[in-house]
Amino acid sequence: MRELVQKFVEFLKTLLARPDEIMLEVGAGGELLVARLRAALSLLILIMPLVGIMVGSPIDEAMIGLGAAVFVIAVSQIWLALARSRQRYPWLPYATGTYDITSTTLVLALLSMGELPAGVNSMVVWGFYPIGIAMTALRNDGRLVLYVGLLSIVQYASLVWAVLAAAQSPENLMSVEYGAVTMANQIQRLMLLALMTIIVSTVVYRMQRLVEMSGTDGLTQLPNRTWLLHRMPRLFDAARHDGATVTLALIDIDYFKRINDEVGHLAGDRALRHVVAVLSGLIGPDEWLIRLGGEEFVLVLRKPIGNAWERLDSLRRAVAESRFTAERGAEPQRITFSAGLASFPNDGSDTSALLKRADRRLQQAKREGRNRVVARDD
Ligand SMILES: Nc1nc2c(ncn2[C@@H]2O[C@H](COP(=O)(O)OP(=O)(O)OP(=O)(O)O)[C@@H](O)[C@H]2O)c(=O)[nH]1
Repeated sequence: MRELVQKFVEFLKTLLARPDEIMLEVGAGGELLVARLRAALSLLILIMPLVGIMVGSPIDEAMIGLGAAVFVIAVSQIWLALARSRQRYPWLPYATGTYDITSTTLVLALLSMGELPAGVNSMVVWGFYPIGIAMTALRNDGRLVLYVGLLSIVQYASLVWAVLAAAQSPENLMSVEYGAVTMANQIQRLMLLALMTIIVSTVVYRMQRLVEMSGTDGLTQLPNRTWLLHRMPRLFDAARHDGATVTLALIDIDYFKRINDEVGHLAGDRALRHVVAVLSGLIGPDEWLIRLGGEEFVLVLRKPIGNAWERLDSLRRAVAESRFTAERGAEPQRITFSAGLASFPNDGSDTSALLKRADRRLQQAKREGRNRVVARDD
């Protein structure tokens, strides 16, 4: 039982936490997809009043329908333009989620003004609540799923309450076309919305765990190359916007093969974790340490290359001064690293160009005797 509660708390914590950058990146693509879908669907709404005019419906009724369709199309185009924009608006999924649910409630409220049961028994319009909740899965943000799910439950429960309160007699709650409004079927609908929210939350939770795993290195628990490649473009965008410099340091442990050969592969793994522990204990939250693979790491610094060199050199000294003990009773060993630095925008405008330049300087550091940091070409 305790285990179950713990799992549930962890589930909620993951859902309510700010999603990982990769999730947000993929989520922004999802927002665009939803915006395109919404824009296409709203064009379909235009057909209804046009068909109405053709089959001879009252012209004023058709005009109201036409006006509503034009409004819906205009709003959906605004959402589409915002989702397409290079700038990411964190509030956008919340605004569009609120729009999707509230417009469904408004249409249901309008229907119930004509005939009370139409508002709460219309299956087609009500279906846009679960569709709205399902679409939040594409945004990969657990907080959004819970918000939109709760919003639909609260709004629909309020509508049911208003319809029940407005009915002066039980006959008003009966309709030939829409059937009878009963407490039982309304509670079932609210439960369906809750169930949908739980299912979509679980899907997002599992996606979050998957992305977390795919962006994390299993040995050191550091972010990995995939994480770096997804994260850097946004950092470059921000740096370009602020006129700031980003320096990327390529770090390679010296003579690591020798360590492996002397103490074995498992102790080699522990040596890698030792270096990571020393570095992680010294770096700040805005300095990102990534394991690129093997005994290669990247440290991303939001600093000009000169300051980054000083920072790297002090980290180099700290690692060299720390001693690694392969196993109990063994002689403590000195581990050193070499590093090559490259900065954005001077040395390159994307991650691969910077890595290439940093690698050249790293090779230079190795040639010059290792245990050093190089920030300039020969
Ligand atoms: N234990 C362990 N070893 C690894 C891991 N990944 C790569 N290696 C080893 O790291 C060693 C890297 O060796 P090299 O690239 O030849 O370079 P080096 O011995 O570090 O020498 P320099 O880089 O020239 O200073 C290889 O022996 C790999 O097998 C790992 O995850 N664990």
